[in-house]
Amino acid sequence: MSPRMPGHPAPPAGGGARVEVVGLSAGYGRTRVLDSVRLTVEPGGWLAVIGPNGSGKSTLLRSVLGFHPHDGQVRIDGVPTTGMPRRERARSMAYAPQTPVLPEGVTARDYVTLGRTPHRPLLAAPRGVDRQVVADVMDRLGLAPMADRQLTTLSGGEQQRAVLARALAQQPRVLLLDEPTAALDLGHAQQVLDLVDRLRRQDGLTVVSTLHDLTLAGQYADRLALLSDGRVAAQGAPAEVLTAQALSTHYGARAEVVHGPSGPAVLPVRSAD
Ligand SMILES: Nc1ncnc2c1ncn2[C@@H]1O[C@H](COP(=O)(O)OP(=O)(O)OP(=O)(O)O)[C@@H](O)[C@H]1O
Repeated sequence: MSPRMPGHPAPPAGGGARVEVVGLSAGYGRTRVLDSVRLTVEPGGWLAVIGPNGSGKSTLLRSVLGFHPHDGQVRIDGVPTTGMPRRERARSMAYAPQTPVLPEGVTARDYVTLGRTPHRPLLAAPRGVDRQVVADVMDRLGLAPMADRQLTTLSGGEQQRAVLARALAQQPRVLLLDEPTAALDLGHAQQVLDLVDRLRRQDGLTVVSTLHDLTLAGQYADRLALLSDGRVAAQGAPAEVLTAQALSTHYGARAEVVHGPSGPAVLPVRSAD
């Protein structure tokens, strides 16, 4: 990956937006997965949604995006997303899914360029500005050397960075990331999270992510929301939410939480048996 990280590849047009989720309930068939979830993320804030497997984190992100049917309301800068034209929604919010469906027969660059679709006239070829944004984002994410490779030949971690690059090329006001570091080694995970952090600090990009790595969640997000049994069990600053008691109650985990200068770190504790 390129060590050159200052600046920003793709500032969101108009800065970040305030995201409000009010009374959001959703499920699958008759099974309710989310029950009256209420969350607010300020412009430039980073909310990490944490919680055990199956607690509804991905369903929450997909509902906020309007990809999953739900009750309740999602508002972007006070405007309900229901009825928002698809193109406008795509300029406001970009999404990097946990398990993306990657198209065959396209290069990594072509794939990232898809992120520019909401910004250019329908059916128009990429313009100079589109190519520039795509090149910058790919460079920042260390993807420039493989820009002409077929997307499906990239490694798992490279594909994950390509998915993030596509979302950043969209220049959203709100970035929704579902497990953005799942396939990444520690160095790349930090570089990806550092880049997102820089975008929110410099340009006010609003970030909502799920993160299984609670230490990374505690170090990068300024707020955590702990989902458990479809409800927000705790919400607040990382040091308030990440407690040994909460990890035991909601994850059934034995862990110590150590507080360092860059935030809380979670240390699993082996069973004495
Ligand atoms: N398409 C589906 N049909 C039926 N049930 C589903 C479907 N997708 C998800 N679920 C169920 O909804 C619940 C919440 O799933 P979701 O993927 O939102 O959880 P999650 O917190 O993101 O999980 P993980 O941490 O394992 O990724 C789980 O019990 C899951 O099995």
